[in-house]
Amino acid sequence: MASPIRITVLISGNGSNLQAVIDKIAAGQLNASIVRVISNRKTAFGLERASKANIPTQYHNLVKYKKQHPATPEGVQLAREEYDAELARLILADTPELVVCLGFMHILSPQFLEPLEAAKTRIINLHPALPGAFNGVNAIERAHAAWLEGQIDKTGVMMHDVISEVDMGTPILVREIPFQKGRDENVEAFETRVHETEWGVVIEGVDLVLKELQAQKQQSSA
Ligand SMILES: Nc1nc2c(c(=O)[nH]1)N[C@@H](CN(C=O)c1ccc(C(=O)N[C@@H](CCC(=O)O)C(=O)O)cc1)CN2
Ligand SMILES: NCC(=O)N[C@@H]1O[C@H](COP(=O)([O-])[O-])[C@@H](O)[C@H]1O
Repeated sequence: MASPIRITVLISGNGSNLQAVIDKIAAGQLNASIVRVISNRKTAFGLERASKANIPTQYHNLVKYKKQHPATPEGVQLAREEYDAELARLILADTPELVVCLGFMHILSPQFLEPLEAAKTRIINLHPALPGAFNGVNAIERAHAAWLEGQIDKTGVMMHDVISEVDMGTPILVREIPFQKGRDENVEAFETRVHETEWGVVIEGVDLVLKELQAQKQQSSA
């Protein structure tokens, strides 16, 4: 088997999708190695999940950068740019081949995207919506509300490449989720169905990218 692809995972919360990836790697069903899990939130349970799996973790704190600048739009922008530049340095120091955003609730600026592109490090993201629909945060709740209004009869989840325009990168894997008849599925029950779908999509999507990266490595070494 080819050497495992080195992955850095970015999170902000529970880490159930991270756990799905950890478990598949441990079962020998994903040819990858998670070199570090980084969160922008100190209390993210995903950090505990990583530690339990003996994966190095890091909390990267935006507040520290905001405190070094005035609380003005310009100051916040500068803080975010410095934060993103340091995040890129932190990640590239581990020489990952792939960065996977799994509930990472921070919009990445060119100060992050450009250094990774220069290093040819791919960035992908899991998003609980169909391409072009419900970009951004709270996508599950927004889709459920749109369904209750009769505006949609399906939603979905996808893995996509990360570009500057949020959630508009090329889809890698898309899985549709139909709403149930009768409009009586509450948002909690629906959200559970979405997460269960995500746990499969994240594995299939990451595996597709791993195979692409392995093929590229073989071509470049041929
Ligand atoms: N430049 C990009 N950055 C990120 C992408 C992307 O496609 N391009 N994907 C996201 C993940 N994401 C949706 O899938 C997402 C995460 C967070 C936000 C957002 O509005 N964040 C706010 C803070 C919100 C909060 O703290 O609750 C912010 O950054 O100011 C939108 C979309 C990862 N980044
Ligand atoms: N816009 C990004 C976004 O909404 N991501 C979503 O955050 C959740 C993370 O769950 P987890 O922490 O249990 O993996 C997932 O539902 C993921 O799709």
